[in-house]
Amino acid sequence: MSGYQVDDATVEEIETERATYEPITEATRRLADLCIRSQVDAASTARALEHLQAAIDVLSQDVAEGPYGLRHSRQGPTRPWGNAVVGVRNPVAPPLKVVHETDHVWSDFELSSAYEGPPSLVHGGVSALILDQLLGEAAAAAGSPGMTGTLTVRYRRGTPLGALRAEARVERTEGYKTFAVGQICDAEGVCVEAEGVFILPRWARSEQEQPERFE
Ligand SMILES: CCCCC/C=C\C/C=C\C/C=C\C/C=C\CCCC(=O)SCCNC(=O)CCNC(=O)[C@H](O)C(C)(C)COP(=O)(O)OP(=O)(O)OC[C@H]1O[C@@H](n2cnc3c(N)ncnc32)[C@H](O)[C@@H]1OP(=O)(O)O
Repeated sequence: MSGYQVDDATVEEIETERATYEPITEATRRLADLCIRSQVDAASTARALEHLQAAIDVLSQDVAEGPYGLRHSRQGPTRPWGNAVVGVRNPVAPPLKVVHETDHVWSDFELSSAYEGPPSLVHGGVSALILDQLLGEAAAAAGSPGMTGTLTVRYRRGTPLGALRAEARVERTEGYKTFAVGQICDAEGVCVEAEGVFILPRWARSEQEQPERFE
């Protein structure tokens, strides 16, 4: 399947790519928040727009075809850098840095005003997005990666914007199906819970011997 690439990028090349693009990603995230909260006048937004157009013109000079995909290096870390939750080159991603422990994965992260649903609260779709990723990473980290077949989300109380923690773990595996559970918490406790079934698709079953490729 296209989108999964194996390459020989060295650790140094990967770090160079990160150092080249991560700063514009972070600046663009900041920009999203400012689009929502800035109170400058029309002349100032017009001036800002001119600068943005200049930046767009520079970045447009050389653009890859299609999305980033999942790039796995034989020599360095895997780069899911366009990913909507963890992509270090994706300003739409919060992004989360996910820590893989022996029996679970977790992430401490901050959600800005760009993720608002109900006033001051996280949009429910964003919570589902984050839990989909965390549960999927728990499945992959346990050696049984898969596509989300079914994700069930229970919103127990409003999730405030700001500092949050997400956690997930595998509950059990049945053949090609992995059942994972997880939650998002604020300082007061659990806000959202999820359970999901992650299924190794038919097209990938011959790859099952090398699950590390997908972690
Ligand atoms: C080796 C790599 C494989 C690819 C792994 C993919 C991603 C992993 C990559 C990196 C891992 C790192 C981190 C992961 C991070 C985030 C995860 C985010 C994941 C997503 O954001 S992903 C996007 C949303 N996701 C889709 O876009 C799926 C579209 N869909 C399909 O691609 C197929 O529909 C599929 C594959 C779901 C099943 O198709 P299939 O043909 O392979 O399955 P098959 O018929 O053989 O069924 C086998 C058994 O699963 C049961 N079953 C079938 N469908 C079910 C369902 N929906 N719910 C519950 N159970 C279901 C059957 O009932 C049977 O159960 P039983 O064996 O007990 O009878």
